[in-house]
This record gives sequence, structure tokens and C-alpha cells, in this order.
Amino acid sequence: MEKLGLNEANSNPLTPLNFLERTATVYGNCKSIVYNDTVYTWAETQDRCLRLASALYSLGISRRDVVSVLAPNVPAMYEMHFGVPMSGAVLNTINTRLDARTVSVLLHHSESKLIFCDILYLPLLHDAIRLLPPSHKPPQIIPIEDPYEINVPKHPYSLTYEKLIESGDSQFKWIRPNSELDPIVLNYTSGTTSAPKGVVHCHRGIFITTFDSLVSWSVPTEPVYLWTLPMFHANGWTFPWGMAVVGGTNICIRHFNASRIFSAIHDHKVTHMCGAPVVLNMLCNAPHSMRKPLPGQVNVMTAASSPPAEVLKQTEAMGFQVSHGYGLTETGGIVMSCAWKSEWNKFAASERARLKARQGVHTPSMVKINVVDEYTGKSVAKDGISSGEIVVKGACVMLGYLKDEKATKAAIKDGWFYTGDVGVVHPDGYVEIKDRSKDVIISGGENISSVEVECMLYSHPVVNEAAVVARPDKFWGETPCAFVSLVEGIHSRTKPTEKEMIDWCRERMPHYMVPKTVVFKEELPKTSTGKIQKYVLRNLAKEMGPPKISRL
Ligand SMILES: Nc1ncnc2c1ncn2[C@@H]1O[C@H](COP(=O)(O)OP(=O)(O)OP(=O)(O)O)[C@@H](O)[C@H]1O
Repeated sequence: MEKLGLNEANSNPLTPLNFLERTATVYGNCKSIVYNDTVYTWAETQDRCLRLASALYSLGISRRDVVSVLAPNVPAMYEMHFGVPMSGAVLNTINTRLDARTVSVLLHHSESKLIFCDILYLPLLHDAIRLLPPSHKPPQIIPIEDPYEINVPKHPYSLTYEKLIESGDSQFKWIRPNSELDPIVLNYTSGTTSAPKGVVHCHRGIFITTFDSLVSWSVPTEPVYLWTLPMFHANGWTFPWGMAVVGGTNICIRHFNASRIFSAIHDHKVTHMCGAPVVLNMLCNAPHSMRKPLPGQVNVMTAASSPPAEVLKQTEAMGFQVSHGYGLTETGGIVMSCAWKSEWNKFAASERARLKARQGVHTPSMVKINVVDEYTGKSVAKDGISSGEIVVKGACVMLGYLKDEKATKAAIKDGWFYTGDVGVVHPDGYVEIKDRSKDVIISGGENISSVEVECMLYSHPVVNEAAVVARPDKFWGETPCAFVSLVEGIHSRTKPTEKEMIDWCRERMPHYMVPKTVVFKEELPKTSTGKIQKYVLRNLAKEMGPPKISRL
């Protein structure tokens, strides 16, 4: 037995790029991408991705060069998840909602050689390029035109995305990774807690995360998948590659709101979609006139922030089948999910939602997840009360942060990746996130989970969104300060006052956890993936300074 092991037949590097050829064979005539009136089949998608890879290769792009893309969920964005790494390059998707300064910082940091840019984002890109240091050679720009966007300003570029594809060779022998540890993507984190960090994942990691996500969500073959989650955010949690595995149809939409989501679900008979809890909230608060009956079972994977149990309950009441996952840019996709047991179906809706709001257990391919005490480093008790930092290990963890050895070493140590999230383990082994370590509020020496206070605020009938952060306090050190937006159409006479919101919490939770300040806002600041930017609110609360009188 000792002499047996890796050989030439069993040691080919794992890569998600391999999925495409098989899918084109099995589902060649089936729809791969639908965008307005544009429809591609899987045979065409394979053809276009190979052309893209060959054209990039002809332009001089070679192994490990970074190729960026600044685009919403249009077909080109999907194709680049295959075509760019098939040229040997590393795909870097950039968030379209960033400002020019940040885009410039990312382009400089990534040393991107070439950037594909959606026609509507060219002004943003041009501003970003102008901000690059004079010594930085700007990347080549290739615009992605859109036949459905008329009235767009003329651009000076002769080579466009479609012309590049036309010039490519569909028989191109794509550049396979030399090792499965070769980089495939460079993704910058959302910047919820700090400046974005450049996360590098390898072919093996993405291959495994893709399968893990499909299995954890029980995705069948030939689903109809609606792209509400931006592909630029952590590669849409690996589902561009996942849809190729199962021969799904990708319904691409440039912008979305509740009305467009309901229409797309209805028109295309959507079976699957992903969305942060903010998207679920948007669907729940949509006026009845906007809603259309669901054509069949619509499965929703939610992740990115804690889904309040109330929001889960309301979403399921509309007929959606919600699954709850957890992951970070650093883990490529979902690494923990609230694995559902049929025995839980017998519970009432609110109990089911309470169970589902927990982040759960590690996905099958991950080795282990643990919750460790900050001071002793030991596993916390499985009592649903003792909290600690969530640490994970398994193939989904990133190679590291680009050009940031210090941050990599701080995040990956003793064989674990430290997530920066604080959680508890329930007696049944399911993990529940209580906060991000930076968001925990320490009031009079007691740790307060902002998530728990937010859940209580969400249970108020007129609350649309809620975020709780620390406000400095001379007596308590910090106290919870709630920022709240109200559901649309609330009459000024029925708007709750600050005192009423505080009383609502006071009647239902321990008094030390009750917000001492409630600020009403039209809308709360969010990242591109719909996460509330707590650091912005934290700064606002800091600027307010401590209250004159510390409330008990
Ligand atoms: N199901 C979930 N429940 C609660 N929080 C979640 C869930 N899924 C993801 N998260 C949160 O999202 C974080 C990962 O987000 P992401 O990688 O997009 O960047 P970010 O951490 O928001 O940005 P930055 O690292 O730049 O501050 C996790 O650490 C966790 O706090």
C-alpha cells in the first residue's frame, strides 16, 4: 500500500474551470444566461468563454496577471468567471458602488493589467485612473457595451468586450493551473469594519467551496437562478461556477428592487436566488400591489449578516423556502449553514424561524468549526450563553491577504482561521453569531450583543431596519445606541417616539441591553451587499458624545 498514491491519472489539479466542458456536453442546448432579450445556451457560453480566454492570451495576459472587472450582474460578468482564469489570469471583481478613490486604491494594490468596465461605470473608472500615482502604469481598459442601455455617452475605445470575444478562438486550449494551489481570484472584503483587504483564493479552494455550497443548499440539476446577489461580492458566493455544475439558467438583471425581483421570479419561473437579509426585508416590506404569486417553490439562500428571526418568518410566510448560510470573503463562500432537520417542521413558524436564524454547523467539506474563549483559547461550553470567537479550518480558507503578511498571520494562526465573529454554541452543537468582535457593546462591564438588541427592534411592527452600536457614556463606558428606519407609508401621527421604542425593548429584554438612545433615519448606510455599515453609525454615535445624564 505504501507505494500507492498520487499518479498521473489521479493528480490533476482541481479547478472549477473544468465544469464548463461537461456542462456544454450535457446541457449544450439549454439556456445558460438570460438577460433581457439576450439568451445564450451552455454551448454558446463555453464557446464565448474560450474565445475570451484566447483573446486575453493574445493580448499578452499571462499566468498570475490580475484582470479586473467593474460591472453589475450582466452576462459578461458571468463569462469572466471562466474566461479570465482560463487565460491563466487571476480574476478581480470590483464593487461598482465604491467611490473613485477606493477603486483607484484597489487597482494600485492589485497591479491590475487590464480592466473590463461596464459602459455605465466608465466615468467612475476614469476618475479612479486619474487618482493613480503618476508612477503607476494604468491598466488597459476594455468597455463592456450594453445594447439595452441607450443614451450612454460615446467612449474612445476601439476594442470592446464583444469585439474581443469575436477575435478569440473557440478551440483555444485553455491554460490549466500548474498546481491546484495556483491563485484564481482576488477579492476585496466589503469594508464593513475596516479598509478592504485583498483575499486570494486558489483553484482547489474555489472548487471545493462550489461543491460544498451546492450540497449544503441541496441544489438540484437545471435550476433557474436569479442573480440578485452581486457577482462582484465574493464571486456571488461561488454560484457562477455552481450554476455550471448543475446546468442552471442564470437570470441576469442589472438593477433590482422588490418589484423587479417579483416580476423576474414570475416571468422566468425562478427556483433559486441568494440575497442578504436586507433583500428578504425588501421583499417582506414590498406593498401587496407589487407582489406576484410565486410560480412554484422559490429557494432563497441568505447570508452576509444575521437574518432577524422575524424577517425569516415573514419571508417564509410569503412562500419562500429560506436556507441560512454563513461565510466570509476569506472563506470563498458558505462554510457554515443552518442544516435543517425534518423533525423541526412540526414546530410553529416562530420557533422554526428562531432555529433557522442560527448560523448552524460547518458545511460538509470543512474540517471543523470551533468557538474559542478570547482569553483561554479553549472551546466555550455548549450552553448557548458562553461566547467566544468563531474559528474555522478547511480547504475553503483563503491562501492569504495579498501583500499583507502581517494581516494574514493575524488571521491564520495555530491551524485556524480567526473570523472576528463572536458566537455561542447551543447544546445541540449549532453555532449562533452574537456579534462581530468590533460590534460588541461593553456597558458597565457587561457584553451586549448588538444582534440581539436589533432582533428585538425588528419585532416592532413599524421598524424597517435597525442597527445598534456603542455610544460613549461617562458612567457606563458605552451604551447601546439604536439607528432605526421605519417602514414606508407610516403616518407622522403613528410614528413611534424615541421613548416608545425604548419602552418596547424595556418590556421585553434585560434592562442593561435596552438602547439608551434611538435615532430615526430615512435609510441606514449600507455596503454593496446590503450590510449596514456599522462603523459609519459608530462614528455618528461617537460624534454625539456621551449623553449629559447617564440613563439607568
Ligand atoms: N449568516 C450570517 N450571519 C451573521 N453574520 C454573517 C453571516 N454571513 C456573513 N456574516 C458576516 O459577514 C462577514 C463577512 O463579510 P465580508 O467578507 O463580506 O466582508 P466584511 O467582513 O463585511 O468586510 P471587512 O472585513 O472589510 O470589514 C462575517 O465575518 C460575518 O460578520
